[in-house]
Amino acid sequence: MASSAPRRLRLERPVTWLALAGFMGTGKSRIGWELSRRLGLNFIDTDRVVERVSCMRIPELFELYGEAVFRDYESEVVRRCLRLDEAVISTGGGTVMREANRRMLLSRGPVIVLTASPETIYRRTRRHKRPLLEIGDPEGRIRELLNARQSAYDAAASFHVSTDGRHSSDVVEEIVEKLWAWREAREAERRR
Ligand SMILES: Nc1ncnc2c1ncn2[C@@H]1O[C@H](COP(=O)(O)OP(=O)(O)OP(=O)(O)O)[C@@H](O)[C@H]1O
Ligand SMILES: O=C(O)C1=C[C@@H](O)[C@@H](O)[C@H](O)C1
Ligand SMILES: [Mg+2]
Repeated sequence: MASSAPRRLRLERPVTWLALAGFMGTGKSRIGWELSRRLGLNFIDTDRVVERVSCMRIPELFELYGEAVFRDYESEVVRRCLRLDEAVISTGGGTVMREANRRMLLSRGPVIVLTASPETIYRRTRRHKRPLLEIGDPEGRIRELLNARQSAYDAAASFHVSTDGRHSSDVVEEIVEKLWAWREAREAERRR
């Protein structure tokens, strides 16, 4: 059956800069990497940049200096990401909790908030160390943190995309379609 979506060459790009946000384990790093390949853009993962500039792994940074120091590194990395062009930026799970970070990211381009259920998040995060989930009841903690953070994720979102029970390539294609719609809406707004 013919698709109703406009025909576009695969090498056309709706944007040359975008950020992914959302809770731990929603897929920001994995989807970000695949999306960067799909759009022919560079890929930056702010968690990895914090690790590189601090010369520490994130759990070590939390343990030795505390979360506040990690957050300051993170904000500085976000600020530097604004200078980049041709980039997909995957943020950390708590990056958009700071209003200043939300404002910086949204001033530069679209911010796509990825979502997943607490069960999926638990399944995806249990094998890798995340300092904020290193407690007796990680699934309960995930629910609490999701509730506490929901309004900040909503405030950061140009739009949301669910990654629950979906193949990553399917998520990437939905993001690309929504980016075209986001761009067209913005251009229409400017013409008004
Ligand atoms: N759509 C998907 N389907 C199946 N597995 C996925 C999907 N997206 C991500 N994953 C897997 O879930 C795990 C966590 O994903 P990822 O590291 O991308 O999450 P994240 O949002 O970057 O988390 P964090 O905020 O902690 O950095 C990885 O093993 C990844 O391969
Ligand atoms: O949700 C969070 O606050 C975090 C998510 C990870 O991406 C890392 O940035 C770190 O473990 C903190
Ligand atoms: Mg990540």
